[in-house]
Amino acid sequence: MLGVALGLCWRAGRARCLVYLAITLLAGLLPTATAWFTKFVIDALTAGDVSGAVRWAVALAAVGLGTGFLPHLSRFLRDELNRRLDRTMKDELYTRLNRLQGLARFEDPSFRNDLSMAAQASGASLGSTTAGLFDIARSVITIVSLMATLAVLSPTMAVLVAAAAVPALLVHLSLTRRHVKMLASVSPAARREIFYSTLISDLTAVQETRMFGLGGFLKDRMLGELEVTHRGERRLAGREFRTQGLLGLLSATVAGGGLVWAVSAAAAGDLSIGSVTAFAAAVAGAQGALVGLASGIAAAYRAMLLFRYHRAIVSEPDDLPPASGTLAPLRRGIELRDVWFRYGDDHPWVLSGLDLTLEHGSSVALVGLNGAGKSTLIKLLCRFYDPTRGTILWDGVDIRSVPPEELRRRVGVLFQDYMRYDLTASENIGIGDLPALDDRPRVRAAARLADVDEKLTGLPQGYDTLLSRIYFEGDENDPTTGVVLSGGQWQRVALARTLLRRDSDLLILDEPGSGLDADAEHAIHRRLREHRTGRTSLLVSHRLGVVRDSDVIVVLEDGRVVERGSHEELTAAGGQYARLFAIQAEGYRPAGTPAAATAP
Ligand SMILES: Nc1ncnc2c1ncn2[C@@H]1O[C@H](COP(=O)(O)OP(=O)(O)OP(=O)(O)O)[C@@H](O)[C@H]1O
Repeated sequence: MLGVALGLCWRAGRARCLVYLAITLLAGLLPTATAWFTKFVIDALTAGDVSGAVRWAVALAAVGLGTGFLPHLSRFLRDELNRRLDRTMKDELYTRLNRLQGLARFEDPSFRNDLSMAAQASGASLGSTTAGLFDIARSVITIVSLMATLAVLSPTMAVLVAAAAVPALLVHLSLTRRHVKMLASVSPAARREIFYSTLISDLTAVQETRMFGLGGFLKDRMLGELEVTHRGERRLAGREFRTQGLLGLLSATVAGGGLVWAVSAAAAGDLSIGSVTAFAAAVAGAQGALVGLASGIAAAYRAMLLFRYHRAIVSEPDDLPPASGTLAPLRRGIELRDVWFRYGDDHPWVLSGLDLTLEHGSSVALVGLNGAGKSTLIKLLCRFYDPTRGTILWDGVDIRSVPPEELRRRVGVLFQDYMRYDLTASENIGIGDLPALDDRPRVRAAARLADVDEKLTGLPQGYDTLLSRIYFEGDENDPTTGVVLSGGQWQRVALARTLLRRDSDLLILDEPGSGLDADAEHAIHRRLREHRTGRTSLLVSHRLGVVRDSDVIVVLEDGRVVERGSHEELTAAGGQYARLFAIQAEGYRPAGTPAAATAP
């Protein structure tokens, strides 16, 4: 683990690492040089050797220059190294996260906890490993040289100073381990605190939280979670105060006793005045260096404990097994064969033995009550999860045998809970197919299909208008810099993003018209009908009026297909679909009109 961390630092900046190490080692010798040169100056002065005293004073001044300058240079190099390390680690972390193609990991609370701990093991934190290790190296050099000085002057004192340092070191390590444990234990509370505080200020949430008067309630909950974190920190701080206070007293006692001994020895003529000065400097320097050593080891240890979370995330295997096959354009169709699925071993079955074929070129509509498993089925088709049992075949090829990216390249999907990106109108559509990001004619063609081109063209800066008033990329006082779209307009933008991939082999639309007014819904569905003709598509909608034109309508209930056929066949069969259709038609029928005369 330490080797991996050092390797990362090395990769982040080799030259800086080496210069930082050299300066650190040099700085380690300065306290000893100061102690000895001070002794030489005083001894020379006491002996009346003026030129010798001046020579040593010049040397002492040079050491002083180093002592004044090197720490700043060292800090400068350390901070730059930390920045580079931060970038290297974030690159590694987010590259790994991007490679996780399934959704299960992101839904796993323990993974999310590890992730929030890994975020704390950023460059600055891991930098403490290197900084800590360099500090250790510097402290060791200082300690060894000062201890040698002390041993020459008083071997007993050298042993006492070293003995007082051992408990300090052990205490630092134990406190550090507790600190990281505490961080891990309060991590869920810290995440919930962020959740509550976001609800108070997040634009999409404030409307509802204000309407329900949730401000005080959310703030109390947020402070409650903060208190959990504070309680953990307070407990640790109390322990730190007690143990470190005691250790401080112990080292002060050793230093004070030593000084009394040195002065008595000097009075008895056993030590020169210069030696007393050197002794005092050596004791103080050695104790300071030992404290530095202990905190350097503690910092490195803490960073290593946090770094473990970073390693855990970056070495986390995907929940989808790796595959390397390729997928040809769809020719025959997609078959779901005896598909069983549940979100976890302790969850109920959502799909239970589902058999369904989406014939190539046919438009299929999926209907069913809330919770029937329609969105889950879509997630399986996009391979966000693999079936617990059974297979999904693409022209006979099990989709588990191809990488998810390969499959997703061929599928266009509009999710029920689509994203609203704080980007420009053009980017909001263009990211549906990155190579087309700057292809304005293609972006506009998709917008026309989704019936939103006119709206976007009319925006203050046309397609370059930011669809957000949260971030500004220009004059923040200019009201035309960003706009807010309505729900239905957003839905059309999301639809345009999906339709940008005109050549997708499978088009999936999950409630594409839920936010549209009647006119818009009618117009869009007419266009979608044209667009879906001859293409393989799957439409999920609760509005049975828009699914009736599909080639095949499939009714899902209790995780399996219970009805299948055209609108006419299903209404004639008098089953679940006919019942739902009749209920909706009833809502549209003016009082006194016969049921057959209207449609939802
Ligand atoms: N990520 C998840 N983890 C655990 N259970 C889930 C998850 N997503 C959905 N479920 C459960 O799976 C079942 C089917 O949900 P799904 O969203 O597929 O239904 P749906 O048919 O799309 O419903 P609706 O018409 O309301 O959109 C529900 O009981 C739901 O609670």
